[in-house]
Amino acid sequence: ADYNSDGTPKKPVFPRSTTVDFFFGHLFHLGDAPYKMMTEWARRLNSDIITVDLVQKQINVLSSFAAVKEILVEKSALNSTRVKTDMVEEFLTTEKTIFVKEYEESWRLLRRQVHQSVNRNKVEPFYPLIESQSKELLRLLRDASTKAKAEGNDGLRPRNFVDYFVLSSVLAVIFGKKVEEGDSLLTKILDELKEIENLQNSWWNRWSRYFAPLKYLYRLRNADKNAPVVNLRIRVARTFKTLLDEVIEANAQAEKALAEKSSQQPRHSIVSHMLSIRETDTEDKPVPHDEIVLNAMHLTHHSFTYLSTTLHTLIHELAANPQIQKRARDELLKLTGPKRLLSLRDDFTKLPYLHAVIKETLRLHPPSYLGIPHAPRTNQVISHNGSEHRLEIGTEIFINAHAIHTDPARYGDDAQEFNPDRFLPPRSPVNYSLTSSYDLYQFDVENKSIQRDHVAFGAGKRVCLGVHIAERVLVSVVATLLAGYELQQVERGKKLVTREVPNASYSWTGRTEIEGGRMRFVVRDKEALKAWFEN
Ligand code: HEM
Repeated sequence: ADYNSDGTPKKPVFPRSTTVDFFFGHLFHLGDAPYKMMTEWARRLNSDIITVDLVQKQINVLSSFAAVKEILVEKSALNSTRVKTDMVEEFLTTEKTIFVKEYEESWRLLRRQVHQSVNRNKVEPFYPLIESQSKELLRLLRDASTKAKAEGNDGLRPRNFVDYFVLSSVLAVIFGKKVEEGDSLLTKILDELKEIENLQNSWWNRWSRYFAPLKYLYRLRNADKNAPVVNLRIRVARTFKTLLDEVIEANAQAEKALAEKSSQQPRHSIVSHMLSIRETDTEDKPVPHDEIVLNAMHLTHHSFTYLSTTLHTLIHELAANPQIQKRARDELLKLTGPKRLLSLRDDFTKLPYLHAVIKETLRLHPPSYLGIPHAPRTNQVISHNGSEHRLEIGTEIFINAHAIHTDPARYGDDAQEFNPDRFLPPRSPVNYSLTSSYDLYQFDVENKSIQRDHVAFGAGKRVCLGVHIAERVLVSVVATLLAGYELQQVERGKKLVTREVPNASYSWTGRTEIEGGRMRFVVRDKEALKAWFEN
């Protein structure tokens, strides 16, 4: 590296794309799918750490497992903070949620409490709710298919059903709430989420990401109680406060019942666990109720958005690939027989092909290719692959899952294809875990003997805490759907299209989903289906 006279390394020392404008940097070269352009730049520059300039903002993009391992896993203590990026998010969360908090004690406290309630050993109490929601989806699809037929429509668009199923599952995990069909709460949360997305996609919000003075103007503009984002925060917080109150009430009743020696137990959930922390607990401190509300809100939005996008994509891939669908169903029926539905407790680890299909979906189509950015806590110079890179406070660090997941060196020449076999022997690495319940903090790049199959859940100290729940929800619903129905595209062979949501050209915080048109859900065994609904 070149050094300044005081001994500090000269900056910049990162490779930069040459397609750069004087004021805007690389902003206008990113296009509609920024992650793709970033992959192209990294390959063109032959560097797995690149820097992208966006007006006043600078981001560091990691494009290989090795770079992620070095910067976010080995140097996780240095690079696991977050910086304020999105003004709407900042207003909504008042910076108090686990997702946006800096790397400090109050974030660790929240992380510990969420982890305690959804870690690998704590997911079992959620099984009955997840399984009953999966069965509910079967019923909804049957009723909707019958209705569509009666109205002369061929097939359904699965989006609404997926949304309904995922949101109710997520509320079950976060609040222990069983949502009944037709409950207006679901529509309310979905509408509020849409409003948030629209605000995030607004001109003001997008430009304030790159041009700091706009942040101050944005704050000024929203100082008024009636400003759209403030108004929205009040309404959203009210919705979630009502849910919190229900948990408090249910817990009080359970406690009373316990005192009266009845067997009623409080329902296990993230919020219920947070409420159970007492001042006297040695390691933990109770989180104030208003912060629980904000965290539950952010958790609901995050897990709903990513999980429903993944499930939607997964269903379309299965319909578009009848051979893959048949193999997954054959494996399932061999295990359960034709008359029984999947039991997460007994069957979860016995379906390697189904797990491979889910992993392949998350590899080829992660719901968000750029995830949630990390940030450095100190200025550093990193020696990586023979060159030096400078990471600075105030910049952001992105994992580019697109570059990593389409790397032929790791995934083979068919990296662009949907092929679950890559995660099974003989192609899978030695010591590979058949389910993707990998150790979240482990990464062995050289031997590929990792339990790590993709980075859709992020990496390092900020890695997604919902991975175990997400896997179980996906396995349960897909196995239940496969047992009940044949999934068919109405236009057989229709190519799947990729959709960026929201379609904000200069934002990378949206999500990417796959669409394959209308679908038919053809009942496989009428008698079995009837029996499942009856008990
Ligand atoms: C398919 C479903 C999901 C995907 C793909 C996903 C993905 C992600 C990603 C990429 C991150 C950022 C990780 C990083 O900074 O490196 C994240 C963070 C997080 N996720 Fe998820 N997520 C999913 C579902 C869930 C669910 C169901 C929950 C909880 C019930 C959850 C809880 C969290 C939490 C708490 C964090 C923040 C961690 C922190 O900043 O400390 N996620 N998730």
